[in-house]
Amino acid sequence: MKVLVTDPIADAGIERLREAGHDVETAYEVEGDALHEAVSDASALVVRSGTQVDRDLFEAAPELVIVGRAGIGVDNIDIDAATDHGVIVANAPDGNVRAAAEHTVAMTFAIARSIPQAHARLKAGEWAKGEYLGTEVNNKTLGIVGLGRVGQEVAKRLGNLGMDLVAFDPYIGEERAEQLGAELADLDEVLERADFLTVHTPLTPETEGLIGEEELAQLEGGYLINCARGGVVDEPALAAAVEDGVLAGAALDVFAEEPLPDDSPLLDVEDVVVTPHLGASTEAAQENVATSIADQILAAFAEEPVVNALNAPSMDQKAFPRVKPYIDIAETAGRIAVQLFDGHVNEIEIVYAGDIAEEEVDLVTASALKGVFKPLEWQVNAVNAPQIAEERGIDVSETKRSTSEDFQSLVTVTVRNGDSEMSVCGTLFAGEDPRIVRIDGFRVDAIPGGRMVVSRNTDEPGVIGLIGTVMGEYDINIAGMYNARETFGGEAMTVYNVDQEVPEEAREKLEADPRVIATRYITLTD
Ligand SMILES: NC(=O)C1=CN([C@@H]2O[C@H](COP(=O)(O)OP(=O)(O)OC[C@H]3O[C@@H](n4cnc5c(N)ncnc54)[C@H](O)[C@@H]3O)[C@@H](O)[C@H]2O)C=CC1
Ligand SMILES: O=C(O)C(=O)COP(=O)(O)O
Repeated sequence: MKVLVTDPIADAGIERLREAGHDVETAYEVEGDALHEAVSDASALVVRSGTQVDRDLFEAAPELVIVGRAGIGVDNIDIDAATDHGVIVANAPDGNVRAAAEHTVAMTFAIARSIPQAHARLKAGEWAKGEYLGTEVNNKTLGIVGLGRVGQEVAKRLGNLGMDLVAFDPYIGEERAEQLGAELADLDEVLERADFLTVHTPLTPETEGLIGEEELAQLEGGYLINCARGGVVDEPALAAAVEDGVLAGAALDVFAEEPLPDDSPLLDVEDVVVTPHLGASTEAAQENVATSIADQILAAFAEEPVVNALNAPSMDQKAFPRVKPYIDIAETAGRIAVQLFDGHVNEIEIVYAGDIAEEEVDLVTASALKGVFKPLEWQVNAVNAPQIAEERGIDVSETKRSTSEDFQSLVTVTVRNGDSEMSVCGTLFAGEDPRIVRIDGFRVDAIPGGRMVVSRNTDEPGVIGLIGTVMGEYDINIAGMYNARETFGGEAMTVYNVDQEVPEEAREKLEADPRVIATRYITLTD
């Protein structure tokens, strides 16, 4: 498979993909048509913050299975568009956290002691010792906006250097903050109390412009550090606040537009220290994120769970082998149920019984939905199936029961519209041998696969013979068969595995016989 890498990543990640037999192509700093051309036959795309992965790109990439972000922030990726196209988006949320936290600490000292400014003067031949009187971080208050992974690592480091910590993060528990020695407060209070304010939120519609002119005024006399995302802080307002002495200084690693344009007002302000988005640029961090993304791409290619998928159900790698066979049987049950159902589906229920009910089943449920939608949607997979259900107003419910009658585990997929429903139960025999064991309440023992015919007929002599004869007339070979009946002489269901497609005419001929109540031709071929 082709893996396209459009931002530089560590060789270790590229090697891991090549060793697995994939073709890795790099195309740095390409955009527009050239990028679309490069991605047109790619099965995976690897990016950092330098590539805009927008809806047009997904349109241009019909083979794409996964976009791997070798890093944390995914604000450059249109995740909704990825989901619409059934493409997994995964990031590497752990690998560069310490690098980003260390850079934040470095930037804090850089502005507190004017290191870049003094360095530049000395390199230019000036011994400006008398002009720099720095600020100690010891005994000062650090305000942290966003106490997630990076924010917490910063809290530990700067807390150990004698800073008091006060944090604003509406989505973090008091207890966790307390463990870190940080006090939680609202944004106003954090701004009023902080001597140094550091930002560690992702860039989202909610955080865009979070720190504007008013907030900077509240931080009066303090320093601002932003190693998160440019758009979180209003840049013109920040440049003005430092220039006018409202703030003592600012240190920025990230910018609303990257690369930072030459005419940015930030570049003209002496006490604004800048680095070109270097937070994650350490050897260790780059190796971590590149190998993590390579592993996730390999998992996606193998249809295994992608551990840090942001738009697809994921699961613990250790549990996956136990759940994997049910992923297939659930899809099959969904496909059969929808093909046997008359009418419009507005409800789908998946019931897990027995051992499988103990497991994480998000992937199995998504797979059952994929099966139900398969005949309806062109490109449906476990990534976009839950969204398709939501968009179409189809209710999806999941039930777990600890007992499962005669089976170790049973997965039942029911499609429904009001009182009318069709349910299909699947299980595994002897480990991994898939079986359909109930269709619409009939106990069957059908091996799912290929082409099948499901017939409902009266339980009387000669019916199976009739079906065999009609199939023969149309040159349809019966490869397997299972007959089930409700009661002696009542209604029976027969499931046939057939080698050829069954034409409508053959079905009509069968249904013309009064003993045949209904027949359905089902295909499980792709
Ligand atoms: N400069 C660089 O090279 C790097 C930058 N980053 C940036 O740092 C960001 C944070 O990374 P992590 O800590 O790993 O993410 P995270 O998801 O672990 O933490 C983000 C925190 O922000 C909080 N948050 C979200 N919206 C908020 C709001 N409106 N107000 C206050 N808090 C809010 C969340 O509750 C969460 O605790 C990334 O999204 C990325 O943009 C990350 C790595 C390197
Ligand atoms: O991981 C992140 O969010 C970062 O900002 C790092 O960005 P980069 O991979 O260096 O372009």
